[in-house]
Amino acid sequence: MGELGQEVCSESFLMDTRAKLFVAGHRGLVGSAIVRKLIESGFENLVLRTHQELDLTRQADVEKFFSDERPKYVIVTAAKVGGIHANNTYPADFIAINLQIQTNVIDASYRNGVKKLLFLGSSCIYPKFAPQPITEEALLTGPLEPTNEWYAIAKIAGIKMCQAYRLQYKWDAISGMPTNLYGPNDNFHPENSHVLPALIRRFHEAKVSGAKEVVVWGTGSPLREFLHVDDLADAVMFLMDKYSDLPHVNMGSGIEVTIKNLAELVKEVVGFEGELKWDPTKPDGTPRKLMDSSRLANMGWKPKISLRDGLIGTYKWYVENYLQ
Ligand SMILES: NC(=O)C1=CN([C@@H]2O[C@H](COP(=O)(O)OP(=O)(O)OC[C@H]3O[C@@H](n4cnc5c(N)ncnc54)[C@H](OP(=O)(O)O)[C@@H]3O)[C@@H](O)[C@H]2O)C=CC1
Ligand SMILES: C[C@H]1O[C@H](OP(=O)(O)OP(=O)(O)OC[C@H]2O[C@@H](n3cnc4c(=O)[nH]c(N)nc43)[C@H](O)[C@@H]2O)[C@@H](O)[C@@H](O)C1=O
Repeated sequence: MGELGQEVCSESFLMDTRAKLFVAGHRGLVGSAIVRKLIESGFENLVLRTHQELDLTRQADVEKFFSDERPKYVIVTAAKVGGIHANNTYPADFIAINLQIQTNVIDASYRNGVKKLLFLGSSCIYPKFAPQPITEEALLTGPLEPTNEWYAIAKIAGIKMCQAYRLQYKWDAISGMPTNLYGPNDNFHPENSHVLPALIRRFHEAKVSGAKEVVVWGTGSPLREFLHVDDLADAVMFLMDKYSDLPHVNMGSGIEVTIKNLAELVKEVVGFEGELKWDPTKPDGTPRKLMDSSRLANMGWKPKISLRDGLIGTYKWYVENYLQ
């Protein structure tokens, strides 16, 4: 038994490289990193469908896909995702699409003999003023951050659905809660993306156009924890292999920075030489969101990529791939 009393998996996931595995959302930031890691680890039977090929909000289509393909493992990264502005502007999409995707995929996986499923939530599931660093036990202990409560409610429902299916059906569904992520294949939309890709794009465009200043949202005081998506993918493989228990698991780097320091770092990495200007009419969101990831650390996993190195690599990826 593990530290939390979890069942030790009878068969190693990492050795089961011929098993059929479905990564839902494989073209996104997280899904694409997981696919890279799976291929690197020798997995040779991946089942992948683009959004166009299979809309996961359509229950009948999802049912048919699972009964035709019958994957052994499922990793759920498909979701309606965005930064603070997108979450605040499209609350209906964030709650409805996420509830639909996760409900369809989790239920169809159980009904079609999937052996193990991993669902990804987000650090925004925790109360806005949760004690820091935030442990898994802080869930449902206080009001949520208003800019993302719709998305958070859907994610909390996903965790609870995995737990309910484990309790009622003895089915191996687990949940990981990543902190703010970044890396190759991120969303670089000027308004709807997260802060790190948004700033890479804004500083790059300002450098190229010779602009004198770049506007950054909010006050610069909020603290955020960042994890490179390749580290996250590594942690997903680790949990698939080692973890089978009821509680969700925080997945963070333990390193936090203020948005002001992040903006200065992006400015330096991109090589923009003008000024920073703050726009306090834009929301700051949660003041601080540092997760306590000691549950994952105590199982033996730790991140490898520093924020500076990860940022340098992501900027290179943006220039060489996104802009081409
Ligand atoms: N990015 C981050 O900072 C964080 C992400 N997470 C979680 O990680 C997971 C992945 O996020 P991330 O990779 O950033 O998100 P992305 O937006 O990069 O990727 C999501 C993927 O899901 C697909 N998708 C969306 N809707 C549907 C649908 N109806 N049917 C089929 N596919 C669909 C998208 O396809 P298409 O683009 O074609 O619509 C896309 O490929 C999510 O659960 C998210 O909550 C958690 C914490 C932080
Ligand atoms: C992962 C997480 O992502 C979202 O929460 P968030 O952590 O607030 O994410 P964010 O990256 O969008 O912003 C972080 C901070 O950065 C500031 N900021 C400055 N300038 C820009 C900017 O240009 N764009 C953005 N997006 N933010 C900016 C911004 O004002 C805020 O203070 C959730 O909705 C939720 O979906 C979720 O789970």
